Amino acid sequence: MTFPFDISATDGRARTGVLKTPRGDIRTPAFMPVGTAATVKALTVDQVKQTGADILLGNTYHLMLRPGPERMERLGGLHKFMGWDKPILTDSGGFQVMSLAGISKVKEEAVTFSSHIDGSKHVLSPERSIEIQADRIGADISMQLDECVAWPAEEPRARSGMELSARWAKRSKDAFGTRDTQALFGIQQGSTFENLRRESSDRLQEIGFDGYAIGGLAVGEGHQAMCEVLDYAPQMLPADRPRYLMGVGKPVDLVEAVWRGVDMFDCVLPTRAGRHGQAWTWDGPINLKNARFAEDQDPLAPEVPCPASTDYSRAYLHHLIRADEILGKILLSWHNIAFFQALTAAMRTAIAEGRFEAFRRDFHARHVSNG
Ligand SMILES: Nc1nc2c(CCNCC3CCCC3)c3[nH]c(NCCc4ccccc4)nc3cc2c(=O)[nH]1
Repeated sequence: MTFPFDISATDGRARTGVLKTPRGDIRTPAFMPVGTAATVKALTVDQVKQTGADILLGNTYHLMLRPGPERMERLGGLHKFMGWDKPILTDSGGFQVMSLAGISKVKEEAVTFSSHIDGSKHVLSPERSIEIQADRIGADISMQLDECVAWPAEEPRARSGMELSARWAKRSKDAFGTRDTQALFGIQQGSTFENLRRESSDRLQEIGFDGYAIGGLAVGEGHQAMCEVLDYAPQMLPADRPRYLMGVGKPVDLVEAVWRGVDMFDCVLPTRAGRHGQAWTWDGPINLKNARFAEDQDPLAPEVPCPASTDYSRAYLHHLIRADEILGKILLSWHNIAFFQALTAAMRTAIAEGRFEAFRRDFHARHVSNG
């Protein structure tokens, strides 16, 4: 289903709008917290809701291994299983296979791999991935199966990955068919080669998708090289459909990508780095393990409307992280997700008011120079 995407304002290449789905509206620019194993680690769905998140990510790779696709369906699907009734987007699993599974093989027909949990053998074809995402997990937005080529890549290798992904895009679309309450996004590949990104974009548009992701980035190329690709890649994709930059990123990555026309983001950083003491604030990242916070009675981030950001002292958070207390992981994960939501909300407002350039400049001055 092509969910309505109403862009309410633009400012330069930046856009703000609403992607309307049967399970709820997604305000863009949007940050999507990652719920890998049917949970946003250390948080309840109520805490996630309180941060303002409109949509979560699920993980086909993890869920197909445990609890398994057929059991997930028998349990009523992921929304019911985890008690999240808003939209869920699932990745297709191929990227996670390459980064997490045991022995894996990529062939034209499918990706085969052994589970990192118990070594069992599994097959992920474009068709099987769609079946798991849309029919077993019940994702509102599914992603095509693709091949994300490692960076740096020579052009021939980048081309072969892009062409395989384009063939899998067609198979994914054919397997998905037409559905009136679910959507399918294609994924642009092509590494750092503008001509390959153009070909990928053209092939995806010939097939036609409800939204378009920019894949193959945040794979080690660094912020500068990623921005150089984003100087042209988002604009190759249809302006009237959502553009989703996969796996990104740090706050400064989000600001620079929104400035270049990206609408949706996902990243494990807020929760993963939070569990290790890292917190993002408007004045830049800090790590609560640092001794300088041992007697700092100030709250973490008074401007962020989240109990974790306003109701506890940095000294207490320092203590919890140093003691490896579960509550420390909970509070910092909660704050970081809330900060990313506050950041995207501030960007939506700045774009709507035509002052995104000023927002971007102030953000760099206050957040980046300190970070
Ligand atoms: N299908 C597909 N997925 C990609 C992903 C996974 C996005 N998150 C999925 C969620 C669903 C389940 C888990 C995640 C990516 N993640 C990154 N970088 C993450 C970099 C990073 C790594 C660790 C910490 C922070 C950042 N680049 C990505 C490229 C692709 C891609 O081309 N194709």
